[in-house]
Amino acid sequence: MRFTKMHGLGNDYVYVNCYEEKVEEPERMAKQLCDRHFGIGADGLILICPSEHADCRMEMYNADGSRGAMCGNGIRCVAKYVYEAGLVERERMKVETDSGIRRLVCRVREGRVYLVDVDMGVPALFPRESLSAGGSSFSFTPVDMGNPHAVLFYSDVDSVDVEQIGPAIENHKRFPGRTNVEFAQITDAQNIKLRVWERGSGETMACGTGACAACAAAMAMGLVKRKVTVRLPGGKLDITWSKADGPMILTGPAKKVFCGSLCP
Ligand SMILES: N[C@@H](CCC[C@H](N)C(=O)O)C(=O)O
Repeated sequence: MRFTKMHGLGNDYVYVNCYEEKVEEPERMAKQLCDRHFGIGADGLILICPSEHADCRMEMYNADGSRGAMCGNGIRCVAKYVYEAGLVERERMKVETDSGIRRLVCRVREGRVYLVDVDMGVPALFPRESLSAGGSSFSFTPVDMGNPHAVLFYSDVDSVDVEQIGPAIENHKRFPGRTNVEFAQITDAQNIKLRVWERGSGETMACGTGACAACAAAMAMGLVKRKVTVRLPGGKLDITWSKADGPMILTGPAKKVFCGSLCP
């Protein structure tokens, strides 16, 4: 089976072109391929498939084999892949996900996609809540970006024990389907510093839906303006949400690292 390793700000996935390849048992394959010592090493597995409703379809699995409905960094890489492989010949395209169809615009230089704008849809925000985990109490904003998020605010995210708090909230009984967890620091009215504990993958270098969720929560609380740069360990994403009932636009890079094939 041939694969391509790609990433958006270090949020890395193994991509398989399912126009040509067939992946049996993708949950098991995801666990095996994502292992950073015994496999290729990645945050998840993304299958690029034909679609009856859009230009192509993205099917994503986290590193633990669980299915994710949406991936903001992954979908930009899918757009880059299908454009550069000639599977979709337009810079404007629609990609089907488990949480609906997303519209994307590829920015191209010398035939290569270097930046992608994604219409992430309208964030669904819920009132702030509190929960107790590991003997501490945490306040968070639940946000649905097509996948679930719990956004927490801190004055200094570098000092947060993400490895301990992340899984405690991810697996808390408040979230029967588990959740992604955002640790956000408002730097100023146009900048957020963010770390993300991803459901099924652990702390990642970046999370597109997580960055959008953090912006939605911060914007709704009046902590930042409607156009924000989010700085994550792997780099920065630009996010614009012009009005509360309109779509959020995510802009960021997509990179190919290597192509390979699995040994028989
Ligand atoms: N890295 C992603 C989100 C991947 C899915 C997530 N872990 C989930 O289970 O919902 C992104 O860039 O949005």
